[in-house]
Order: sequence, then structure tokens, then C-alpha cells
Amino acid sequence: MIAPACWEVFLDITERCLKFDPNERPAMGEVEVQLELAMSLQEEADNRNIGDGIMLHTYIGSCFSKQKSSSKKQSPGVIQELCHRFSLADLRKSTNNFDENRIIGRGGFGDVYKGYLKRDGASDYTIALKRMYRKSRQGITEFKNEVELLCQLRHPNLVSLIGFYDDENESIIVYEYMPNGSLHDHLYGKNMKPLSWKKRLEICIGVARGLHYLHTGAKRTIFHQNLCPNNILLDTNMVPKLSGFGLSLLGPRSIAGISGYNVKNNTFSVAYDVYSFGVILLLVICTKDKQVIFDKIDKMRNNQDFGRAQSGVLEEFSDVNQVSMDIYDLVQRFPLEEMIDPTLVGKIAPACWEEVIDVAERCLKQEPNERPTIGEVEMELEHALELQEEADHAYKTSDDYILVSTTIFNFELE
Ligand SMILES: Nc1ncnc2c1ncn2[C@@H]1O[C@H](COP(=O)(O)OP(=O)(O)OP(=O)(O)O)[C@@H](O)[C@H]1O
Repeated sequence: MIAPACWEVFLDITERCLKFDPNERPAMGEVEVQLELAMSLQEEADNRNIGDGIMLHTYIGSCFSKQKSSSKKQSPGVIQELCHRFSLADLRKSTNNFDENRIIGRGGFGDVYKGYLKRDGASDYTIALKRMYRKSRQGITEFKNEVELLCQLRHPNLVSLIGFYDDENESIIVYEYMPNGSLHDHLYGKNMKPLSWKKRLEICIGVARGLHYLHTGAKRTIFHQNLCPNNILLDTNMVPKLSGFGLSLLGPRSIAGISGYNVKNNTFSVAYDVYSFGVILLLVICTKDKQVIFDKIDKMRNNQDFGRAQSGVLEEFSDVNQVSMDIYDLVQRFPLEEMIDPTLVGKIAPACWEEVIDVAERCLKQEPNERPTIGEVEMELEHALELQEEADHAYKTSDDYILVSTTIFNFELE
């Protein structure tokens, strides 16, 4: 009755709780996260038909095994043991020889393809393959980091690694396929049905849970460091899954992205993820309507030349970083209530709003030590969702909540 993957996680946390040296025992928050993980692994194993034809099941079992976890540094050999190595022929077949029409996304280091794997006696299994650009040395580093990291992690809010392929010419990562694309697609894509307020909150809560697991639930603290709407993928049920771990292992402050419980470094890098989470909250709340934003910018800059520049900039405005920078600037000058996505106006209960705004403002504090932990963020957002549900329940027919607050943020860019 007990799924092997669930059993491994359960055993591991039990063993660590029973450590003779109290300092080696995990914090209760970590225990909670691990047990939630064990539960979800059990449910996943019960619900999904994995393991037959796909190696997911096998590698989950082995990656948590004692022998493997005792080795501090993963050698490529161990990684190959933990994670299935596909044949290039199979991956070619699954993507119709890397057919351009199968490209579903482009990242900084490679194209992402949709592929289908055959399973004996079962329907095709859909996968996503990231094929690294050959010439990019950084892409190769990202590939190694991402595979090394992801093959050791398992959480309902992290994208699952299925396997990889690597030779001197090709580096390919194979993930579970996320049919609903990225949060970026939903916030900024054309012809997308707008996400409801509750769905946005649920997505943010899922993202916070994924980050919480990275920060405290794995054996070593992991800093994502590359959190953005592009890296938040959505499964069939619109459950968010974090991706984009390759870059998190690079960069001057990343300490190779992964470290032991070094308090000083952890505080800094963990707080960096919390900061990025605050930006995500703003993006989720604010309108994507360029005109509304430009009207504000116009007012803000009070600059006659701006009208001339505007038409050119409008075309370029698809860049989310540009949007986030402008929103970031704007929320320090105009009430956030004026920037809410029009599809959300009247839908947000005031009590819920207050809670969400409080979280966002604290995540964006200039001083990293003043930012909440992601565990606190998760709890506050769950509370915000409850407040929304209570209000919706009490005013069943009401669709026109009025926000009387005027929130102007006071923070500076990191
Ligand atoms: N597992 C997946 N399922 C479905 N779509 C995916 C999957 N992985 C990536 N994509 C799509 O491909 C796009 C690019 O993915 P990738 O991870 O390369 O992007 P990125 O994070 O923007 O790039 P970078 O590596 O530069 O951070 C995503 O935004 C998403 O639309």
C-alpha cells in the first residue's frame, strides 16, 4: 500500500527526527514540508500510471536512497544512475526529428519541444524537451546544473525531470509536459482567457509552496534565483510548477545556487527569492493593459516627448521585464488600486486585498532581513484565500467589492 517514493521520504525524515544530536534534527517546518511531500508522492503514485515504460518511478526511489544521499557531491556517474538517459534516436522520434512545428517555447539557452513517448499497451506519454543551443557554453553549464539539481528533487510544485540526453553535440533535458504553458502566457498572451482572482491566488500559493520546499524541505537549502512568470508552468489542473533551475546555479551571489545551512548566505539568497516573489505578486495583480500603464507613465513623467516615444515603445512592450519595471515604478507613485487588472475589479474582497498587499509590500522590502520567510508568505496567502472565500460565501451574488484603500508602496529597487 505504501508507494516506494513516499516511503523513502517518510523514512528519511523519521531517521533525521531521531538523530542523537539535537542539532542534526530538522526544524518542524521542514518536517511538515517533507510529510506533505510524502503524502503527495503517495497520492501521485495512487492516481497516476507512472513507472511503466517511463522511469520516473524508479529514479524517485533511487534518488532518495541512503547510499546516494550520503555522497555530498554528485558525480556525473551518479546523476546518470539517478536519472534516465534517453537514446537520441528515441528523442528524435518523439519530436518528429526536432520538427520546428513542435517548438513550444524558447529560453535563453535552448528551444523547448513537445514530444510523445510510446508506452507499451498504453497511450502516448507527452513530454517537453529542452534542446540546448550547441554553441553556448553557459547553456551546457545550465544543463548540467539543472539535471543535477532536479533529479534530486520532487515536489508537486516543481516541474519533474524525466530524463536527459548528453553527448559532445547534444544536451537535452526531458521534463513532464505542462499543457497550460507558463504564467507569463496567461498574464500576457494574446487571446488568453483572463485568470480569475482566486485562480491567481491559488497559483501564487503553489509557487510559495514550491519555493518553501526549495528553501527548507530539501536536504540542502536551494535558492531558485530565477523566479519569473516564464518559469512558472501550469499543469492540466492549472497547478503551478517551478522550472528554470539552471540559471539559479550561476551568478555572482549564487554560491553555486546550493549550499549547506550557512545562515548568512542563506538569509541573503533566500530573501532574494522572496523579493522576486513580491514582484510576481505585483504582476499578478496589475493590469497588462498597455494604455492604462502608458497613461500613468505619461502622467508620471509629465514629459512632452513621451507622446512621440510612446508609439514606438508600444510595439516593444511585450517584454515582461519592461512591464515589471514600469509597474514597479508606478506603484510607488500611484495607488495600486488604480492599476488592478480590469478583469479583477470588483472581484477582490477588501479583507483579502489587505492581506495580499501586506505580503507583497513586505516581500519587496529593501532590507533583505525585513522580508518574510517564504513559509510565512505561504501561510498569509492561504489566509488571504480563506478571507476571499468567506466573503464570496457571505455575499454570494456580489460581484462588486469596493476597495476604498489607497496603497502607495514605499520601497526601492534592489
Ligand atoms: N515542461 C514544459 N512543458 C510545457 N512548456 C514548457 C515546459 N518547459 C518550458 N516550456 C515552455 O518553454 C518556454 C521556455 O522554457 P525555458 O525553461 O527554456 O525558459 P526560460 O526560463 O524563459 O529560459 P531561461 O532558461 O533563459 O531562464 C517556457 O516559458 C514555456 O512556455
